[in-house]
Amino acid sequence: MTDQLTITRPDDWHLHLRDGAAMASVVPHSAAQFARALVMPNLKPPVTTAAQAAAYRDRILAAVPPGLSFQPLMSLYLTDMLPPEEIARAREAGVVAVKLYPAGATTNSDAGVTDIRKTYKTLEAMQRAGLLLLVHGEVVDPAVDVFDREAVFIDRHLIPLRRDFPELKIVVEHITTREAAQYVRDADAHTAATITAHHLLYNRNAIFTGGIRPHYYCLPVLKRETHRLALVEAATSGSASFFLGTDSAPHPAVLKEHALGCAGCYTALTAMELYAEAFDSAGALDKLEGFASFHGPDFYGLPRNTGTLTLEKQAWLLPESLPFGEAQLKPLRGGETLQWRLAA
Ligand SMILES: NC(=O)N[C@@H](CC(=O)O)C(=O)O
Ligand SMILES: [Zn+2]
Ligand SMILES: [Zn+2]
Repeated sequence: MTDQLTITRPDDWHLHLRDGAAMASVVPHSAAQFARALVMPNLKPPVTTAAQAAAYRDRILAAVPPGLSFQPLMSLYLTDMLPPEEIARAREAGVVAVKLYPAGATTNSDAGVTDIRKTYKTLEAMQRAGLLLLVHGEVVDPAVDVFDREAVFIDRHLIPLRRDFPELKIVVEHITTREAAQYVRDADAHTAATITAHHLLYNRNAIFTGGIRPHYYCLPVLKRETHRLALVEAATSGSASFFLGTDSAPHPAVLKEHALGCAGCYTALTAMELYAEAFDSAGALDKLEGFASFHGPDFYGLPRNTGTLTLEKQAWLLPESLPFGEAQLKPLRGGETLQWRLAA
């Protein structure tokens, strides 16, 4: 039995850090786990200019504890009105990607895209400049069942987008279905997907076990077991099209334990422990390094990290609650035992 695993230092290709005091509470967690993270732009108001992205990066860097190296990679928030000229400025400022949220699909997506055709000039500029398009792939059509929104997005929007921009690199973020895993597996080398730890570990029963459990509620929502198994197969397949993105999405506990609870699971504190558990359960610990440390930078055209991270198989109790600015944050699995732990 493997009880220790050393891999090249990993990166998180999908992370929410928020801002202000809340951000300062969570940045150290990611910096302890990952060398780099692709930071999502869904602040209030969203990060829509190169200058805002650069200023946000500086605020994140100021929250990195001394002695840790952590590089935030920045993204812009796509709106119907993001001017194509901003793409060149974004590239100059070191922004690597632009995020497409269908308006109304998820947390802080009100300013998102109402009709993808309105963004075509900007997508053309991105294709020319080599910026990646990151997609929250769910339709917002209220007639579509919440569990089908990802699969329908692929047919209605992703397939046409892929056809119209063959050279644009697209990451389908936080995939949750067999349909998405198959689509990405069969797509060409310009298409990839991130997979979260919670979608590898849980199916939708987790939201309803013994009562409603808001800390398991995220978007896209957890799906049935067949989909979880398809995601595990994709993540552990060794395919370079799948890589690590936690979608760690902190919200104050009071706003999740609420009549209108926020979507998002907080996993950054124990991200690699959770992924190790998922890969271990699948008997695929040997595939974790490619997924966590190689496929992401290779797809983004960035160098792989140097340095290593070591995980040990050792049971420990995760605290139930953490400080989050002035509020409290309940990490996924808080108050429960984890099987893996980062080596000191
Ligand atoms: N995943 C989530 O449930 N929530 C994310 C937004 C997102 O990634 O869709 C958030 O910002 O809270
Ligand atoms: Zn999303
Ligand atoms: Zn997200």
